[in-house]
Amino acid sequence: MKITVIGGGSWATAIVKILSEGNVHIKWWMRSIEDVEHIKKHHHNPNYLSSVEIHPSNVKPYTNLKEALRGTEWVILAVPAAFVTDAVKSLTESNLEDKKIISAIKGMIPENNQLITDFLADKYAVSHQNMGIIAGPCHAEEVALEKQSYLTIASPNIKLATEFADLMRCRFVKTSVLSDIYGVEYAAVMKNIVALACGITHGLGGGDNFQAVMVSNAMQEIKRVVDVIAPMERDLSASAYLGDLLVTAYSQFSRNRTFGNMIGRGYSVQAAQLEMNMIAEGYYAVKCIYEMMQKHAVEMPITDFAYQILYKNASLRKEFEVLKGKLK
Ligand SMILES: NC(=O)C1=CN([C@@H]2O[C@H](COP(=O)(O)OP(=O)(O)OC[C@H]3O[C@@H](n4cnc5c(N)ncnc54)[C@H](OP(=O)(O)O)[C@@H]3O)[C@@H](O)[C@H]2O)C=CC1
Ligand SMILES: O=C(CO)COP(=O)(O)O
Repeated sequence: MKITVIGGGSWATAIVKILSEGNVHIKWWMRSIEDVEHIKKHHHNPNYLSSVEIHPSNVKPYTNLKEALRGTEWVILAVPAAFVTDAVKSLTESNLEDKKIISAIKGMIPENNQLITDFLADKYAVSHQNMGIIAGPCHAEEVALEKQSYLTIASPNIKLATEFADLMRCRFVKTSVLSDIYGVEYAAVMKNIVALACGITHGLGGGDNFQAVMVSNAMQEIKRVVDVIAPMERDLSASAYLGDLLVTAYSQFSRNRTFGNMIGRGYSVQAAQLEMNMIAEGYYAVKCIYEMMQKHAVEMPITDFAYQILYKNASLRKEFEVLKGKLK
């Protein structure tokens, strides 16, 4: 079994570690030739999760994406949404033909507010039946530590989801499947916005009492948004939805919460991005969801709060007061 992993960051590294537990051959694409050389020589990713050992017998790093895709059955996309178009720009439809494509990305393409699966369908004619997503509450850092984790593979094609769930199951990862690909993808985008907003309010002095109310209001906001853009019966208390919201809003490892916390403490967006050295998808997601939802009359106090602060340069204190007034 040959699998291509696209992306050299923390989540791609964690996915390579998980897959390496099984009997698979991984062709791992990243953009930096220096990083590829480092991995070949030292068997570790120099910049992300560098404690993880990369086994040369079943993982081969590449900088040529077409070569990395040659002869593989599965493709996993794991670069932040804002860089996906750039990462795959050398490809044509034929490079992805007959491949099963899994997005591990929890974000939307900022230029056109598009989900990754819709981008793949539009630009590369990939059928939704040949796609899935990796969801669930799971930080790359805990995968590196082999802490017990749970992933959900969502696809309208349950056979494909089940096959991929089998590949991702290992000593420290349990997997399950869902058919609700859109709901899970949008809920993952929304939970990043919420975690970022939780970080901002924490930075502004909000306590645990306030955050608990934020998170429960957030669940209702996520439901309102997802019900409008991807209506169907779903159990939002499943770990792919609620679990991911909780881990991102509360974990010390959350990039979105950390980024928001810096904003709440007075950092500019640019300073927070520089300090982080990792991508907080929620920053882009706030604008995507805010713009997308303009045509729908949906109450979104948490998204509005983050949008006003991040994109309208609004007063942190004033927006915090507005948010306090709106939460129940
Ligand atoms: N980290 C986590 O725990 C989890 C992350 N995710 C999702 O996974 C996705 C990837 O995030 P994550 O791995 O954390 O991100 P990181 O911030 O850890 O890494 C970002 C990666 O993107 C690369 N990159 C930047 N620009 C480009 C470009 N133009 N073309 C190709 N690659 C580029 C960087 O390369 P370079 O180093 O060369 O700059 C780096 O390898 C996100 O959607 C995230 O939400 C999902 C679940 C868990
Ligand atoms: O999706 C994640 C955990 O499930 C990662 O969230 P962060 O990007 O905020 O770290």
